[in-house]
Amino acid sequence: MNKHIAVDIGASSGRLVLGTLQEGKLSLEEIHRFSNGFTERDGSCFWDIDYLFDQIIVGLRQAKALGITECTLGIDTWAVDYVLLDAAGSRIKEVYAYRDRRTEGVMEEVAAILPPDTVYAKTGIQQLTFNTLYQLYAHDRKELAQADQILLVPDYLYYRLGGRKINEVTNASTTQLLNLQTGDFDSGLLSFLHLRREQFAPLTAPGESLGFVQESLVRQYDLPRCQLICAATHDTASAVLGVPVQKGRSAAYISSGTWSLLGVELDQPINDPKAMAANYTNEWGAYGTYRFLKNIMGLWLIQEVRRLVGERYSFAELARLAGEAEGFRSLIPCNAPRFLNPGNMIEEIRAACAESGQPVPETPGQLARCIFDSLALSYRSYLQELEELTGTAVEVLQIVGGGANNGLLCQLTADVAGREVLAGPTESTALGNLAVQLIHAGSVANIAEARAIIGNSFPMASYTPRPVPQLEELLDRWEALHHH
Ligand SMILES: Nc1ncnc2c1ncn2[C@@H]1O[C@H](COP(=O)(O)OP(=O)(O)OP(=O)(O)O)[C@@H](O)[C@H]1O
Ligand SMILES: C[C@H](O)[C@H](O)[C@@H](O)C(=O)CO
Ligand SMILES: [Mg+2]
Repeated sequence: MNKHIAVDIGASSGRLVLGTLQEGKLSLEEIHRFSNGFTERDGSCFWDIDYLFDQIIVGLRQAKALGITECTLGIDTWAVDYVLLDAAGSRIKEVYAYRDRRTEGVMEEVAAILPPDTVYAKTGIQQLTFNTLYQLYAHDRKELAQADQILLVPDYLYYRLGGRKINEVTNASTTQLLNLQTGDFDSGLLSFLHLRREQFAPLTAPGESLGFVQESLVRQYDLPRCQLICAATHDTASAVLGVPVQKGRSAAYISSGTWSLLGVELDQPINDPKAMAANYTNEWGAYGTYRFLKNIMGLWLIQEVRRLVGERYSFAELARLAGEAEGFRSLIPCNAPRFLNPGNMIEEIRAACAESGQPVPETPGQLARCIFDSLALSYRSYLQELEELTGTAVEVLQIVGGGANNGLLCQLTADVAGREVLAGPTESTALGNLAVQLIHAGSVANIAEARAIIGNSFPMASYTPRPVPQLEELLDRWEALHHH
Protein backbone atom coordinates (compact mmCIF):
# COMPACT_ATOMS: atom_id res chain seq x y z
CA MET A 1 0.00 0.00 0.00
CA ASN A 2 1.63 3.29 -0.99
CA LYS A 3 -1.10 5.72 0.01
CA HIS A 4 -0.80 6.97 3.58
CA ILE A 5 -3.21 9.24 5.43
CA ALA A 6 -2.47 11.09 8.67
CA VAL A 7 -5.38 12.07 10.89
CA ASP A 8 -4.03 14.93 13.03
CA ILE A 9 -6.50 16.46 15.45
CA GLY A 10 -5.30 19.33 17.58
CA ALA A 11 -7.20 21.27 20.20
CA SER A 12 -8.09 23.96 17.69
CA SER A 13 -8.32 22.14 14.36
CA GLY A 14 -8.12 18.74 12.75
CA ARG A 15 -7.03 17.56 9.35
CA LEU A 16 -6.66 14.44 7.18
CA VAL A 17 -3.52 14.69 5.09
CA LEU A 18 -2.43 12.37 2.29
CA GLY A 19 1.31 11.79 2.20
CA THR A 20 3.01 10.72 -1.03
CA LEU A 21 6.69 9.73 -1.23
CA GLN A 22 8.16 10.05 -4.71
CA GLU A 23 11.84 10.09 -5.68
CA GLY A 24 12.93 10.93 -2.17
CA LYS A 25 10.46 13.77 -1.77
CA LEU A 26 7.45 13.72 0.54
CA SER A 27 4.42 15.77 -0.50
CA LEU A 28 1.26 16.50 1.46
CA GLU A 29 -2.23 16.94 0.16
CA GLU A 30 -4.84 18.13 2.64
CA ILE A 31 -7.96 16.02 2.08
CA HIS A 32 -10.15 17.46 4.82
CA ARG A 33 -9.76 20.14 7.49
CA PHE A 34 -12.25 20.81 10.28
CA SER A 35 -12.49 22.94 13.38
CA ASN A 36 -12.21 21.52 16.86
CA GLY A 37 -12.82 22.94 20.29
CA PHE A 38 -14.50 22.13 23.56
CA THR A 39 -17.90 23.40 24.66
CA GLU A 40 -18.96 24.41 28.16
CA ARG A 41 -22.21 22.86 29.37
CA ASP A 42 -23.59 23.18 32.91
CA GLY A 43 -20.18 24.33 34.10
CA SER A 44 -18.26 21.45 32.51
CA CYS A 45 -16.07 21.39 29.39
CA PHE A 46 -16.49 18.56 26.91
CA TRP A 47 -15.10 17.57 23.50
CA ASP A 48 -17.54 16.38 20.85
CA ILE A 49 -15.86 13.03 20.19
CA ASP A 50 -18.67 11.78 17.91
CA TYR A 51 -18.23 14.89 15.73
CA LEU A 52 -14.50 14.17 15.50
CA PHE A 53 -15.14 10.54 14.53
CA ASP A 54 -17.66 11.73 11.93
CA GLN A 55 -15.05 14.12 10.49
CA ILE A 56 -12.63 11.21 10.03
CA ILE A 57 -15.36 9.37 8.10
CA VAL A 58 -16.01 12.51 6.00
CA GLY A 59 -12.29 12.76 5.26
CA LEU A 60 -12.03 9.09 4.29
CA ARG A 61 -15.05 9.41 2.01
CA GLN A 62 -13.32 12.33 0.33
CA ALA A 63 -10.17 10.22 -0.05
CA LYS A 64 -12.24 7.51 -1.77
CA ALA A 65 -13.78 10.14 -4.02
CA LEU A 66 -10.22 11.14 -4.97
CA GLY A 67 -9.71 7.58 -6.17
CA ILE A 68 -7.89 6.22 -3.13
CA THR A 69 -9.19 2.66 -2.83
CA GLU A 70 -6.71 1.48 -0.22
CA CYS A 71 -4.36 3.20 2.24
CA THR A 72 -2.81 3.09 5.66
CA LEU A 73 -4.09 5.43 8.34
CA GLY A 74 -2.53 6.87 11.52
CA ILE A 75 -4.26 8.99 14.17
CA ASP A 76 -2.82 11.59 16.57
CA THR A 77 -4.54 14.07 18.86
CA TRP A 78 -3.90 16.23 21.92
CA ALA A 79 -2.96 14.51 25.15
CA VAL A 80 -4.31 13.55 28.59
CA ASP A 81 -8.05 13.31 27.86
CA TYR A 82 -9.81 9.95 28.10
CA VAL A 83 -12.92 7.96 27.19
CA LEU A 84 -14.67 5.46 29.49
CA LEU A 85 -16.12 2.32 27.88
CA ASP A 86 -18.56 -0.16 29.44
CA ALA A 87 -18.23 -3.94 29.02
CA ALA A 88 -20.16 -3.74 25.73
CA GLY A 89 -17.60 -1.24 24.42
CA SER A 90 -19.99 1.71 24.48
CA ARG A 91 -18.88 5.11 25.68
CA ILE A 92 -20.13 5.65 29.26
CA LYS A 93 -19.83 9.42 29.43
CA GLU A 94 -19.08 12.65 27.62
CA VAL A 95 -15.35 13.26 27.14
CA TYR A 96 -14.08 15.91 29.54
CA ALA A 97 -11.78 18.56 28.08
CA TYR A 98 -8.61 19.11 30.06
CA ARG A 99 -9.38 22.80 30.55
CA ASP A 100 -12.43 21.82 32.64
CA ARG A 101 -12.21 23.48 36.04
CA ARG A 102 -13.00 20.24 37.93
CA THR A 103 -9.25 19.69 38.52
CA GLU A 104 -8.71 23.05 40.21
CA GLY A 105 -7.04 22.33 43.55
CA VAL A 106 -6.79 18.59 42.85
CA MET A 107 -3.04 18.55 42.25
CA GLU A 108 -2.51 20.15 45.65
CA GLU A 109 -4.97 17.73 47.31
CA VAL A 110 -3.16 14.74 45.79
CA ALA A 111 0.24 16.19 46.77
CA ALA A 112 -0.87 16.11 50.40
CA ILE A 113 -1.37 12.35 50.08
CA LEU A 114 1.15 11.32 47.40
CA PRO A 115 4.54 13.06 47.72
CA PRO A 116 5.14 14.79 44.35
CA ASP A 117 8.80 13.76 44.36
CA THR A 118 7.72 10.10 44.56
CA VAL A 119 5.34 10.57 41.63
CA TYR A 120 8.02 12.39 39.62
CA ALA A 121 10.65 9.74 40.39
CA LYS A 122 8.21 7.10 39.09
CA THR A 123 6.82 8.93 36.07
CA GLY A 124 9.09 11.90 35.24
CA ILE A 125 5.99 13.82 34.16
CA GLN A 126 5.59 17.56 34.77
CA GLN A 127 2.98 18.76 37.23
CA LEU A 128 0.05 20.03 35.14
CA THR A 129 -3.31 20.47 36.81
CA PHE A 130 -5.03 18.61 33.97
CA ASN A 131 -2.87 15.49 33.83
CA THR A 132 -5.04 12.37 33.57
CA LEU A 133 -3.95 11.37 37.07
CA TYR A 134 -5.73 14.45 38.45
CA GLN A 135 -8.66 14.22 36.08
CA LEU A 136 -9.32 10.61 37.18
CA TYR A 137 -8.95 11.60 40.83
CA ALA A 138 -11.64 14.22 40.26
CA HIS A 139 -13.86 11.82 38.32
CA ASP A 140 -16.90 10.24 39.99
CA ARG A 141 -15.48 7.11 41.61
CA LYS A 142 -18.59 4.98 41.00
CA GLU A 143 -18.52 5.82 37.32
CA LEU A 144 -14.81 4.94 37.12
CA ALA A 145 -15.46 1.61 38.81
CA GLN A 146 -18.03 0.80 36.08
CA ALA A 147 -15.47 1.51 33.34
CA ASP A 148 -14.44 -1.71 31.68
CA GLN A 149 -11.82 0.15 29.62
CA ILE A 150 -10.12 3.55 29.79
CA LEU A 151 -8.85 4.72 26.41
CA LEU A 152 -7.24 8.03 25.57
CA VAL A 153 -8.84 10.06 22.77
CA PRO A 154 -6.81 8.72 19.81
CA ASP A 155 -7.01 5.16 21.21
CA TYR A 156 -10.79 5.55 21.18
CA LEU A 157 -10.87 6.80 17.59
CA TYR A 158 -8.79 3.78 16.51
CA TYR A 159 -11.20 1.56 18.45
CA ARG A 160 -14.24 3.09 16.76
CA LEU A 161 -12.68 2.47 13.36
CA GLY A 162 -11.09 -0.91 13.85
CA GLY A 163 -12.45 -2.44 17.03
CA ARG A 164 -9.02 -2.91 18.70
CA LYS A 165 -8.50 -1.46 22.22
CA ILE A 166 -5.00 -0.15 22.95
CA ASN A 167 -3.22 2.52 24.99
CA GLU A 168 -0.49 3.90 22.77
CA VAL A 169 2.64 4.62 24.83
CA THR A 170 3.53 8.22 23.87
CA ASN A 171 0.07 9.44 24.78
CA ALA A 172 -0.26 7.06 27.74
CA SER A 173 2.84 8.69 29.23
CA THR A 174 1.01 12.02 29.45
CA THR A 175 -1.42 10.45 31.97
CA GLN A 176 1.35 10.68 34.63
CA LEU A 177 0.54 7.01 35.36
CA LEU A 178 3.32 5.23 33.44
CA ASN A 179 6.31 4.03 35.46
CA LEU A 180 9.65 4.81 33.79
CA GLN A 181 11.30 1.78 35.42
CA THR A 182 8.65 -0.88 34.75
CA GLY A 183 7.46 0.52 31.41
CA ASP A 184 3.85 -0.08 32.44
CA PHE A 185 1.07 1.66 34.35
CA ASP A 186 2.29 2.16 37.91
CA SER A 187 0.42 -0.23 40.22
CA GLY A 188 0.71 2.13 43.20
CA LEU A 189 -0.79 5.05 41.30
CA LEU A 190 -3.60 2.88 39.91
CA SER A 191 -4.53 1.60 43.34
CA PHE A 192 -4.41 5.19 44.64
CA LEU A 193 -7.12 5.87 42.05
CA HIS A 194 -8.97 2.60 42.93
CA LEU A 195 -8.36 1.44 39.37
CA ARG A 196 -7.27 -1.99 38.13
CA ARG A 197 -4.62 -2.54 35.43
CA GLU A 198 -7.12 -4.45 33.30
CA GLN A 199 -9.26 -1.31 33.09
CA PHE A 200 -6.53 0.00 30.84
CA ALA A 201 -5.67 -1.62 27.53
CA PRO A 202 -2.42 -3.23 26.35
CA LEU A 203 0.33 -0.63 25.94
CA THR A 204 1.17 -0.42 22.25
CA ALA A 205 4.14 1.20 20.48
CA PRO A 206 4.06 3.35 17.34
CA GLY A 207 4.52 1.27 14.19
CA GLU A 208 2.29 -1.65 15.14
CA SER A 209 -0.51 -2.64 12.79
CA LEU A 210 -3.96 -2.41 14.41
CA GLY A 211 -5.87 -4.29 11.71
CA PHE A 212 -8.23 -2.67 9.22
CA VAL A 213 -11.17 -0.27 9.34
CA GLN A 214 -14.17 -2.49 9.95
CA GLU A 215 -15.86 -3.83 6.81
CA SER A 216 -19.24 -2.58 8.06
CA LEU A 217 -17.95 1.02 8.04
CA VAL A 218 -16.25 0.59 4.65
CA ARG A 219 -19.49 -0.62 3.15
CA GLN A 220 -21.79 1.83 4.97
CA TYR A 221 -19.78 4.92 4.05
CA ASP A 222 -17.99 3.78 0.87
CA LEU A 223 -14.53 4.16 2.37
CA PRO A 224 -11.10 3.08 1.12
CA ARG A 225 -9.75 -0.16 2.49
CA CYS A 226 -7.70 1.23 5.37
CA GLN A 227 -4.99 -0.50 7.33
CA LEU A 228 -4.72 1.13 10.76
CA ILE A 229 -1.14 1.79 11.83
CA CYS A 230 -0.42 2.86 15.40
CA ALA A 231 1.06 6.35 15.08
CA ALA A 232 2.80 8.28 17.84
CA THR A 233 -0.71 9.20 18.87
CA HIS A 234 0.22 12.13 21.14
CA ASP A 235 0.29 14.93 18.57
CA THR A 236 3.42 16.41 20.14
CA ALA A 237 5.19 13.05 19.82
CA SER A 238 4.34 13.02 16.12
CA ALA A 239 5.37 16.67 15.80
CA VAL A 240 8.79 15.83 17.24
CA LEU A 241 9.18 12.97 14.75
CA GLY A 242 8.49 15.50 11.98
CA VAL A 243 11.31 17.88 13.02
CA PRO A 244 14.14 17.76 10.45
CA VAL A 245 17.56 17.09 11.99
CA GLN A 246 20.19 19.86 11.89
CA LYS A 247 23.45 18.06 11.05
CA GLY A 248 26.35 19.18 13.22
CA ARG A 249 24.32 21.69 15.27
CA SER A 250 22.57 21.05 18.57
CA ALA A 251 18.91 21.95 18.30
CA ALA A 252 15.82 22.23 20.45
CA TYR A 253 12.28 22.24 19.11
CA ILE A 254 9.15 24.23 19.86
CA SER A 255 6.00 22.51 18.71
CA SER A 256 4.02 25.71 18.35
CA GLY A 257 0.24 25.41 18.22
CA THR A 258 -2.41 25.68 20.89
CA TRP A 259 0.46 24.89 23.27
CA SER A 260 4.13 25.66 22.78
CA LEU A 261 6.08 22.54 23.73
CA LEU A 262 9.77 23.43 24.08
CA GLY A 263 12.22 20.56 24.44
CA VAL A 264 14.68 18.06 23.07
CA GLU A 265 14.57 14.37 22.15
CA LEU A 266 16.62 12.18 24.54
CA ASP A 267 17.52 8.51 24.70
CA GLN A 268 17.17 8.49 28.49
CA PRO A 269 14.81 10.45 30.78
CA ILE A 270 16.03 13.21 33.09
CA ASN A 271 13.83 12.97 36.18
CA ASP A 272 16.25 14.24 38.80
CA PRO A 273 15.31 16.78 41.49
CA LYS A 274 16.54 19.70 39.35
CA ALA A 275 14.32 18.70 36.44
CA MET A 276 11.44 18.30 38.85
CA ALA A 277 12.05 21.73 40.40
CA ALA A 278 11.98 23.23 36.90
CA ASN A 279 8.84 21.17 36.13
CA TYR A 280 10.23 19.62 32.97
CA THR A 281 8.57 16.48 31.67
CA ASN A 282 9.70 13.15 30.18
CA GLU A 283 6.88 12.26 27.87
CA TRP A 284 7.63 9.05 26.01
CA GLY A 285 8.62 9.45 22.39
CA ALA A 286 8.48 6.94 19.57
CA TYR A 287 11.22 4.34 19.13
CA GLY A 288 12.31 4.29 22.77
CA THR A 289 13.06 8.02 23.04
CA TYR A 290 11.92 10.57 25.59
CA ARG A 291 10.54 14.04 24.98
CA PHE A 292 12.20 16.17 27.62
CA LEU A 293 10.06 19.28 27.35
CA LYS A 294 8.03 21.99 28.98
CA ASN A 295 4.43 23.05 28.29
CA ILE A 296 4.20 26.77 27.58
CA MET A 297 0.74 28.34 27.32
CA GLY A 298 1.21 28.91 23.59
CA LEU A 299 -1.04 30.28 20.88
CA TRP A 300 -4.12 29.45 22.95
CA LEU A 301 -3.63 33.02 24.16
CA ILE A 302 -4.12 34.54 20.70
CA GLN A 303 -6.80 31.98 19.79
CA GLU A 304 -8.90 33.23 22.68
CA VAL A 305 -8.25 36.88 21.84
CA ARG A 306 -9.27 36.19 18.23
CA ARG A 307 -12.44 34.44 19.40
CA LEU A 308 -13.34 37.58 21.37
CA VAL A 309 -12.35 40.30 18.88
CA GLY A 310 -14.06 38.41 16.10
CA GLU A 311 -12.77 35.89 13.64
CA ARG A 312 -12.78 38.61 10.95
CA TYR A 313 -9.17 39.02 12.07
CA SER A 314 -7.12 36.16 10.62
CA PHE A 315 -4.10 34.99 12.60
CA ALA A 316 -1.93 36.51 9.86
CA GLU A 317 -3.76 39.82 10.27
CA LEU A 318 -3.26 39.78 14.04
CA ALA A 319 0.44 39.09 13.54
CA ARG A 320 0.61 42.00 11.09
CA LEU A 321 -1.15 44.35 13.52
CA ALA A 322 1.16 43.17 16.28
CA GLY A 323 4.12 44.01 14.09
CA GLU A 324 2.86 47.58 13.83
CA ALA A 325 2.43 47.93 17.60
CA GLU A 326 5.10 49.12 20.05
CA GLY A 327 7.33 46.26 21.12
CA PHE A 328 7.70 45.10 24.74
CA ARG A 329 5.19 47.73 25.90
CA SER A 330 3.31 45.25 28.12
CA LEU A 331 4.29 41.73 29.19
CA ILE A 332 2.39 38.86 30.86
CA PRO A 333 3.66 35.76 32.73
CA CYS A 334 2.24 33.43 30.04
CA ASN A 335 2.33 30.24 32.11
CA ALA A 336 0.37 31.66 35.05
CA PRO A 337 -2.66 29.46 35.87
CA ARG A 338 -4.93 32.49 35.31
CA PHE A 339 -4.45 32.10 31.56
CA LEU A 340 -5.34 28.38 31.41
CA ASN A 341 -9.06 28.96 30.91
CA PRO A 342 -10.24 32.44 31.89
CA GLY A 343 -13.76 33.45 30.93
CA ASN A 344 -12.43 36.41 28.98
CA MET A 345 -8.78 36.28 27.89
CA ILE A 346 -8.71 39.94 26.85
CA GLU A 347 -9.86 41.06 30.29
CA GLU A 348 -7.45 38.62 31.96
CA ILE A 349 -4.49 40.00 30.00
CA ARG A 350 -5.54 43.59 30.63
CA ALA A 351 -6.00 42.92 34.34
CA ALA A 352 -2.59 41.25 34.59
CA CYS A 353 -0.97 44.30 32.93
CA ALA A 354 -2.83 46.75 35.16
CA GLU A 355 -1.96 44.81 38.34
CA SER A 356 1.72 44.90 37.41
CA GLY A 357 1.65 48.64 36.68
CA GLN A 358 2.15 48.25 32.92
CA PRO A 359 0.32 50.01 30.08
CA VAL A 360 -2.95 48.18 29.47
CA PRO A 361 -3.25 46.84 25.89
CA GLU A 362 -6.24 48.42 24.11
CA THR A 363 -6.21 47.39 20.45
CA PRO A 364 -6.06 43.88 18.90
CA GLY A 365 -2.54 44.75 17.73
CA GLN A 366 -1.41 45.73 21.23
CA LEU A 367 -2.95 42.59 22.73
CA ALA A 368 -1.35 40.39 20.09
CA ARG A 369 2.03 42.10 20.52
CA CYS A 370 1.86 41.65 24.30
CA ILE A 371 1.22 37.93 23.75
CA PHE A 372 3.99 37.43 21.20
CA ASP A 373 6.58 39.48 23.15
CA SER A 374 5.72 37.50 26.28
CA LEU A 375 5.86 34.12 24.51
CA ALA A 376 9.26 34.97 23.01
CA LEU A 377 10.63 35.88 26.46
CA SER A 378 9.11 32.67 27.89
CA TYR A 379 10.88 30.65 25.22
CA ARG A 380 14.17 32.34 26.12
CA SER A 381 13.79 31.61 29.85
CA TYR A 382 12.79 27.99 29.42
CA LEU A 383 15.49 27.41 26.80
CA GLN A 384 18.11 28.56 29.30
CA GLU A 385 16.70 26.13 31.86
CA LEU A 386 16.71 23.34 29.29
CA GLU A 387 20.41 23.92 28.56
CA GLU A 388 21.23 23.84 32.28
CA LEU A 389 19.23 20.65 32.85
CA THR A 390 20.62 18.74 29.86
CA GLY A 391 24.11 20.23 30.02
CA THR A 392 23.91 20.85 26.28
CA ALA A 393 24.03 24.30 24.66
CA VAL A 394 21.38 24.82 22.00
CA GLU A 395 22.58 26.49 18.80
CA VAL A 396 19.36 26.52 16.83
CA LEU A 397 15.70 26.59 17.80
CA GLN A 398 13.33 24.77 15.44
CA ILE A 399 9.76 26.05 15.52
CA VAL A 400 7.25 23.69 13.94
CA GLY A 401 3.46 23.70 13.76
CA GLY A 402 1.11 26.55 12.98
CA GLY A 403 3.26 28.98 14.92
CA ALA A 404 5.97 28.56 12.26
CA ASN A 405 3.71 30.73 10.09
CA ASN A 406 3.97 33.61 12.57
CA GLY A 407 7.03 35.42 11.25
CA LEU A 408 6.90 38.10 13.92
CA LEU A 409 6.92 35.57 16.77
CA CYS A 410 9.75 33.63 15.12
CA GLN A 411 11.81 36.80 14.72
CA LEU A 412 11.10 37.99 18.27
CA THR A 413 12.15 34.56 19.53
CA ALA A 414 15.42 34.69 17.61
CA ASP A 415 16.06 38.22 18.91
CA VAL A 416 15.47 37.65 22.63
CA ALA A 417 16.89 34.11 22.67
CA GLY A 418 19.93 35.24 20.73
CA ARG A 419 20.08 32.29 18.39
CA GLU A 420 18.90 31.27 14.96
CA VAL A 421 15.30 30.13 14.61
CA LEU A 422 14.40 27.73 11.82
CA ALA A 423 10.66 27.77 11.18
CA GLY A 424 8.77 24.82 9.68
CA PRO A 425 7.37 22.45 8.70
CA THR A 426 3.97 23.81 9.68
CA GLU A 427 2.50 20.31 9.41
CA SER A 428 5.28 18.55 11.32
CA THR A 429 2.69 16.60 13.29
CA ALA A 430 1.09 15.10 10.20
CA LEU A 431 4.58 14.46 8.80
CA GLY A 432 5.66 12.61 11.94
CA ASN A 433 2.44 10.61 11.81
CA LEU A 434 3.16 9.70 8.16
CA ALA A 435 6.80 8.88 8.95
CA VAL A 436 5.71 5.99 11.18
CA GLN A 437 3.43 4.70 8.41
CA LEU A 438 6.21 4.95 5.80
CA ILE A 439 8.60 3.08 8.09
CA HIS A 440 5.95 0.40 8.68
CA ALA A 441 5.43 0.12 4.91
CA GLY A 442 9.17 -0.32 4.40
CA SER A 443 9.31 2.74 2.12
CA VAL A 444 11.65 4.43 4.59
CA ALA A 445 14.28 2.62 6.68
CA ASN A 446 14.00 4.55 9.94
CA ILE A 447 13.17 7.90 11.53
CA ALA A 448 16.57 9.37 10.64
CA GLU A 449 15.86 8.77 6.95
CA ALA A 450 12.31 10.07 7.35
CA ARG A 451 13.57 13.29 8.95
CA ALA A 452 16.14 13.74 6.17
CA ILE A 453 13.38 13.36 3.58
CA ILE A 454 11.17 15.85 5.48
CA GLY A 455 14.07 18.33 5.63
CA ASN A 456 14.63 17.96 1.87
CA SER A 457 10.94 18.25 1.08
CA PHE A 458 9.92 21.22 3.22
CA PRO A 459 12.13 24.33 3.17
CA MET A 460 12.47 26.13 6.51
CA ALA A 461 12.56 29.88 7.02
CA SER A 462 15.60 31.15 8.92
CA TYR A 463 15.46 34.03 11.42
CA THR A 464 18.77 35.38 12.66
CA PRO A 465 18.89 37.37 15.91
CA ARG A 466 18.73 41.17 15.73
CA PRO A 467 19.96 43.41 18.58
CA VAL A 468 17.27 44.13 21.20
CA PRO A 469 17.62 47.67 22.60
CA GLN A 470 17.92 47.72 26.42
CA LEU A 471 17.76 43.90 26.54
CA GLU A 472 19.12 43.78 30.11
CA GLU A 473 16.39 46.15 31.31
CA LEU A 474 13.79 44.10 29.48
CA LEU A 475 15.03 40.89 31.14
CA ASP A 476 14.91 42.58 34.55
CA ARG A 477 11.29 43.55 33.84
CA TRP A 478 10.57 39.96 32.82
CA GLU A 479 12.12 38.58 36.02
CA ALA A 480 10.25 41.10 38.20
CA LEU A 481 6.99 40.14 36.52
CA HIS A 482 7.42 36.57 37.74
CA HIS A 483 7.99 37.65 41.31
CA HIS A 484 5.18 40.20 41.22
N1 LIG B 1 -0.61 32.54 8.83
C1 LIG B 1 -0.48 32.54 10.16
N2 LIG B 1 0.03 33.63 10.78
C2 LIG B 1 0.17 33.65 12.14
N3 LIG B 1 -0.16 32.62 12.94
C3 LIG B 1 -0.66 31.50 12.35
C4 LIG B 1 -0.84 31.40 10.95
N4 LIG B 1 -1.36 30.17 10.67
C5 LIG B 1 -1.49 29.54 11.86
N5 LIG B 1 -1.07 30.34 12.86
C6 LIG B 1 -1.02 30.02 14.28
O1 LIG B 1 -1.01 28.59 14.42
C7 LIG B 1 -1.96 28.20 15.41
C8 LIG B 1 -2.51 26.82 15.07
O2 LIG B 1 -1.39 25.97 15.07
P1 LIG B 1 -1.62 24.42 14.72
O3 LIG B 1 -2.40 24.30 13.46
O4 LIG B 1 -0.31 23.75 14.84
O5 LIG B 1 -2.55 24.02 15.95
P2 LIG B 1 -3.53 22.76 16.00
O6 LIG B 1 -2.83 21.59 15.40
O7 LIG B 1 -4.82 23.14 15.42
O8 LIG B 1 -3.75 22.59 17.52
P3 LIG B 1 -2.77 21.86 18.53
O9 LIG B 1 -1.76 22.87 18.87
O10 LIG B 1 -3.64 21.47 19.66
O11 LIG B 1 -2.19 20.72 17.78
C9 LIG B 1 -3.03 29.24 15.37
O12 LIG B 1 -3.62 29.36 16.66
C10 LIG B 1 -2.28 30.51 15.00
O13 LIG B 1 -1.91 31.22 16.16
C1 LIG C 1 -2.79 18.89 27.43
C2 LIG C 1 -1.48 18.53 26.79
O1 LIG C 1 -0.40 18.94 27.55
C3 LIG C 1 -1.42 19.22 25.50
O2 LIG C 1 -2.38 18.52 24.77
C4 LIG C 1 -0.08 19.09 24.77
O3 LIG C 1 0.66 17.99 25.21
C5 LIG C 1 -0.46 18.84 23.39
O4 LIG C 1 -0.84 17.74 23.06
C6 LIG C 1 -0.37 19.98 22.44
O5 LIG C 1 -0.98 19.67 21.25
MG1 LIG D 1 -1.51 20.28 16.08
